[in-house]
Amino acid sequence: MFNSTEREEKAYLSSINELIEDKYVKISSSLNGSSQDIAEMKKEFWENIADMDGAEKAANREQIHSVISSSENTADIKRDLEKLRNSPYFARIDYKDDSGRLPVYIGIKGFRDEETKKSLISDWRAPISSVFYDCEIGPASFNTPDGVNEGHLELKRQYKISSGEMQYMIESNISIDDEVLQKELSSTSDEKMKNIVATIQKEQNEVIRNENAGVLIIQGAAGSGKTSIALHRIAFMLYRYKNTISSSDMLVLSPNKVFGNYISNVLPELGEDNIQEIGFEEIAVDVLGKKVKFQSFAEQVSSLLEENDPEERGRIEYKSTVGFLDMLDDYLSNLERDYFKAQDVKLGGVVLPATKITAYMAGLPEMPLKKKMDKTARDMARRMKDFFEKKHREWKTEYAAEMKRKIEAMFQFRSTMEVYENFYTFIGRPELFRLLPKRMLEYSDVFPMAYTKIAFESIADYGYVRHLLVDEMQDYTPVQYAVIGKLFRCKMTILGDSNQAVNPYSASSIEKISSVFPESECIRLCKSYRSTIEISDFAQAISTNPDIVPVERHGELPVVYGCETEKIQTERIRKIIDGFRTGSYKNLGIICRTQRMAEELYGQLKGEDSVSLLDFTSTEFTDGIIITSAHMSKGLEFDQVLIPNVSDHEYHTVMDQKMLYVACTRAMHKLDLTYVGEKTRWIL
Ligand SMILES: Nc1ncnc2c1ncn2[C@@H]1O[C@H](COP(=O)(O)OP(=O)(O)OP(=O)(O)O)[C@@H](O)[C@H]1O
Repeated sequence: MFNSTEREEKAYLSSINELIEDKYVKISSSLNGSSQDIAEMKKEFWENIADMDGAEKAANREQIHSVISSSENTADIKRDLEKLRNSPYFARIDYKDDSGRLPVYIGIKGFRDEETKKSLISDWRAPISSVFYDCEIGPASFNTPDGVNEGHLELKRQYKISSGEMQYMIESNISIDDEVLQKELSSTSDEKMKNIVATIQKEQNEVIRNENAGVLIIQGAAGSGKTSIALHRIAFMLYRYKNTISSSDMLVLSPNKVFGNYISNVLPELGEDNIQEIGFEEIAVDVLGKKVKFQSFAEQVSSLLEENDPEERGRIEYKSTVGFLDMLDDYLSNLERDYFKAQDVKLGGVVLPATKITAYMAGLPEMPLKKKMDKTARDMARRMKDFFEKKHREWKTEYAAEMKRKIEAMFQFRSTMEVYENFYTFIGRPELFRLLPKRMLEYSDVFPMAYTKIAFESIADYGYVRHLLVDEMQDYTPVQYAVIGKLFRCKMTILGDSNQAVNPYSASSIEKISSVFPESECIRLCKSYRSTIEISDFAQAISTNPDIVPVERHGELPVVYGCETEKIQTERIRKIIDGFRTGSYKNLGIICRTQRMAEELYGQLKGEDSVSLLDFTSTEFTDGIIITSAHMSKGLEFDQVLIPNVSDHEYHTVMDQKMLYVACTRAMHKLDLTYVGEKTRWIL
């Protein structure tokens, strides 16, 4: 067998390292050379520009651009080689098929021998690499663009290589759910999310390589790798469609800036550029305009947690149903029939009969009513102007504006806001629309109003986006998805966990979302990788998800500290912090029920070293001790988590239960909780 012993493998690794180093040195010097060339070409251009005619200037510019673009490509290759220098590959498969091919080494990027042109390392996204993720020793196959390749897998080996040195090598006969995965999961967290290429599991690989779904919805338990997989899926697509899609064609709809920062390492680690991100509230501003003021999602969550007003809850719940979207659709599709009454228009003594307006509008193709009225006014004014000219009558320029005004007046409402407000009269529930002080919209009205605006006025969509990634799907309502459906006409990956809704009154399940995207494909992921069995079981007792299967990894039991007084609780918190400081974990998340409580605790602990507060204005996720709210902690993870104040006074509603579940499931290795008084009902 080729490289059968560890010694042979190590020698082979050295030979590969040499080839990589060789190429790296060549590329670096050619890059230095092209930087000098570009500088000289630019200098020459500016020195001679006065003597050049237009065509010469254009030709010179073109030449400079082409050298720049080729050196950008070289810089990309250099970046890839830097990754390979550290760890050229992480796996090997010996796959035998009719063409007789045998060992395939798999790495983050592909690498070939310059002289022989032979592929030495296969990119983890290449078709053959899927054998590593999908197959066990024995008959095996993989999909290629030309069909299925049938063969036989004879060996599967995994390596841990860092700084060019082999740390270990493991023969893995069954799945990748073995020693390497255990080692990866037991290590302390990195500051940011990391790539999982070496241990992607079979069911995860299926999601990553799914090319057919227009809209792919992933419901996955806490810690099941949804976010990781979605990012690897993006990297896969950038590889698979490299000639037609680039990272600038992709967009991630993320819950906040910290989350965006937290996931920002994965694509660069995979050798791809990061993709742009946007938040739902930015979309709302794009649609509604800067003048419309509205409550943020975080403010809505805080208000529910702090006020717990049943009427507010009722309004939110009502607007989060699929039925609500159906009613809004029904109302908006009949605006013209129900609220537009054509009338005769008299201009300069000539009458345009209402019947003509009605007939003209009926002949127009489907378009938002406001556009239809504008077009009708323009076209009617043009026709009347022709008529005036034929009859030698004077056509005054202001008649066109008058026509527009008169046609607009045939519609019962002046603005999108009026149209939206009337919807509640239409459904006989005017009490469900409440403006906050200073005419601010409640958050639950923001997207129904945006949907109304798109239906009534139409607005520019995000036509440039070819793939949209929506994370934390459970926190968005059917109307929000309907808005997304109108604005993004591209492929989508939507992921989340209905068990982690930070506002259970407006949470969306996979069923709700797929009813908005009937063509979607839905996938459920049940295996959970983040937390130890002990932490997973503890979280399960708070909010049970019968489908969850935690990866077999053990750790300390979570500890719930009952404290007699607030002072004793603060002392306990300080003790836990001291323990963290002397231990080996890199980060400790102190997760409070609300942002206000997080701020209070931060105030109390301010004297402590390297404690930082994470709120909705934060932009970065850092190592150390972080105090934050359960809402803000969504999507993040910590080696160790401390949840203070888990008394029944603080945590008693269904919403509190969800918050507690989210907070507990952020912990990878260690979880502590403290309370004063009576322990919350959600902990047994
Ligand atoms: N195949 C895998 N190999 C190694 N680690 C994995 C694998 N899948 C997931 N993980 C790890 O599990 C943790 C959770 O992953 P991720 O944050 O993507 O899950 P999630 O489903 O989005 O979580 P949540 O919904 O709870 O925020 C991360 O540390 C990730 O690296």
